[in-house]
Amino acid sequence: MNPVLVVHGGAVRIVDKDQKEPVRQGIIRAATVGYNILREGGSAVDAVESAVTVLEDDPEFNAGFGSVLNTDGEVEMDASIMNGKDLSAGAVSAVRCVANPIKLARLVMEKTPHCFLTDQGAAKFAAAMGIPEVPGKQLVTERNIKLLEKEKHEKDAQKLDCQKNLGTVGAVALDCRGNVAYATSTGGIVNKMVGRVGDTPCIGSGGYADNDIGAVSTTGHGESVMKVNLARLALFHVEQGKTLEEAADISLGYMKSKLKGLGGVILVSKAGDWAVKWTSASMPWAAVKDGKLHSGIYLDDASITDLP
Ligand SMILES: CC(C)C[C@H](NC(=O)C[C@H](N)C(=O)O)C(=O)O
Repeated sequence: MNPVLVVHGGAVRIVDKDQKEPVRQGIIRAATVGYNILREGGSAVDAVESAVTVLEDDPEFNAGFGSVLNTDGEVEMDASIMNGKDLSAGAVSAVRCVANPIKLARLVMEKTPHCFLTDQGAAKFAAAMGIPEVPGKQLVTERNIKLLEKEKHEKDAQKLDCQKNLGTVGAVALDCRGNVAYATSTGGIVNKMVGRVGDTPCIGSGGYADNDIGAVSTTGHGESVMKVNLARLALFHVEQGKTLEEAADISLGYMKSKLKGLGGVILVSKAGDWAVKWTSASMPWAAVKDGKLHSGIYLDDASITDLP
C-alpha cells in the first residue's frame, strides 16, 4: 500500500502577505516529517502525531505555541487523535501548560482506560506521564496578545471575522499496512469563555478514523462543527458510496446551510485517495503521495512538486 499524508493549517483565515511564506513552509515541513515516517514503514498514528507536533511547535499556527487566547488572556488547548485500526481514540480539552497537547491525547489513548481527559485531570495525568510543565506565558505570543485586544475592542465580537489570524492544525494518514489515523489540535477561538471546549477534541467532530472507510480531520467554527458531527458525517457519505470530494462538499454544505458555519476538511480513503475542501476564505494544506507534494492556501494556488 502506498502511504498518504495530508495536513491542514486551519480555516477562515486570510493569510497576510508576509505570513504566507512561513505558513506554507510550516505546512510543508509538517507534511514532510509525517510522510517520511510512513515512507520508512512507520504507523499512521505516529505520522499524524508527528506532523501535528511540528505545527504545534510553530507559532504561525493556532495550536500549542501560538494558540489564541481566551478572555482572560490565557492559552487553553484542545486536541484529539484516533487509530482507524481499532477505533481507539484519545482527547484532551482545556489544557494549559503543555507544549504538545496532541502527545498528551495519544497518551490518553494508549495509557488510560478512558478516551477523554480535561483541564486539571489532564494536567495531573501529564505530570504522571513525565511531560514537562511549560509556564502558560511561554505559549503566549505577542501577536495573540494584540489579537485578543483587537477582538475585545470590536463591537461585534461574536461575529466570525475573516481577517483573524487563526490556524487550527490537523493531519490524516494512510500507512503501508492499510491503517488510517487522524490528529487535530487547536487553541480554539480568540476571546472564548474560560472553559469553552470546541469541536477539536470531540471524536466525530474534530476528526474520525476507521480503516474500513478512511480518516478525516476538520477545522472551522467549533460550535457549528460539533452540531453536525462534521468528521463522521463526511465519512458517512463516503460509506454511502460518495467520492471524497462529494462527501466533503455535502457535509460542509450541510453545516453552512443549517448553521451558516464555515470550515474545512482533509480526508484520506482506505484506498489511498485524498481530498481537501473548505468553505472559508482559505485553508493552508499539503498532501503527499508517491513522493509528490501537493500544497496550497487558496482555491487557485495549488502546486505540485517532488518531495525534497
Ligand atoms: C474561526 C474559525 C473558523 C477558524 C479556525 N478555528 C478552528 O478551527 C477552531 C476550532 N475548530 C474550535 O472551534 O475550537 C482556525 O483556527 O483556523
